[in-house]
Amino acid sequence: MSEEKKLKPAVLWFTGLSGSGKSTVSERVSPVLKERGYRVEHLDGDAIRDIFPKTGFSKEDRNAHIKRVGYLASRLQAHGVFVIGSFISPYKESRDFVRNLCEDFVEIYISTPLEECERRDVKGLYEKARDGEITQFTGIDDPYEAPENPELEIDTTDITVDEAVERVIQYLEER
Ligand SMILES: Nc1ncnc2c1ncn2[C@@H]1O[C@H](COP(=O)(O)OS(=O)(=O)O)[C@@H](OP(=O)(O)O)[C@H]1O
Ligand SMILES: Nc1ncnc2c1ncn2[C@@H]1O[C@H](COP(=O)(O)OP(=O)(O)O)[C@@H](O)[C@H]1O
Repeated sequence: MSEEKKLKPAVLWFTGLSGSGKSTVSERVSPVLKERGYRVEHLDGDAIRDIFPKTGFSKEDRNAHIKRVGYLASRLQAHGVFVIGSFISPYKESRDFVRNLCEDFVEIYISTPLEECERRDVKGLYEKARDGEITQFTGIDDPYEAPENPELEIDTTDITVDEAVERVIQYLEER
């Protein structure tokens, strides 16, 4: 059996639309890294918003939220932790702010198109957004600024979760 390559702990920042696959893929990357002996912390948008429920979805609120969690990610990474962040993080401004804070930032753009995310409608939120029951919903009546030069881009429309995870690990091994 070939020896496993040593990886450099980084901040793996998953960005993309709701339902694109950020949580599903990142939840599966985490145990792979743990099994290899790395310390891993997974910060997820939904989970953090449950703890700080007053965070809204205006541009200001989203940018402030991303800068706060990004700062936390950078501090953890500085102590040798592999940090996985899964946030829609729709604005370039706050993603770049986090990139600049982090010693080693890997932007992973989960580029699954809106049509597929809406077809999945995992939480029924797209339907609510289309009906006007919720507003400021990313992709419907709120913007998503796609990354221009992500370290990695994965469209999960026609691949399995295992394949998506493999692409992340392969990138970390080859970079
Ligand atoms: N208006 C609106 N727009 C987008 N998303 C909404 C909205 N309202 C609630 N939700 C739910 O909140 C989750 C996104 O939280 P994030 O912290 O990742 O968002 S952001 O980075 O601040 O844009 C998102 O989770 P994911 O579906 O996992 O992406 C939704 O479940
Ligand atoms: N290759 C894939 N990678 C990730 N998710 C996938 C894939 N194929 C299908 N899916 C499905 O798409 C949905 C993605 O939802 P989720 O991970 O919650 O997205 P997000 O965190 O971006 O909102 C899940 O229901 C998942 O099972």
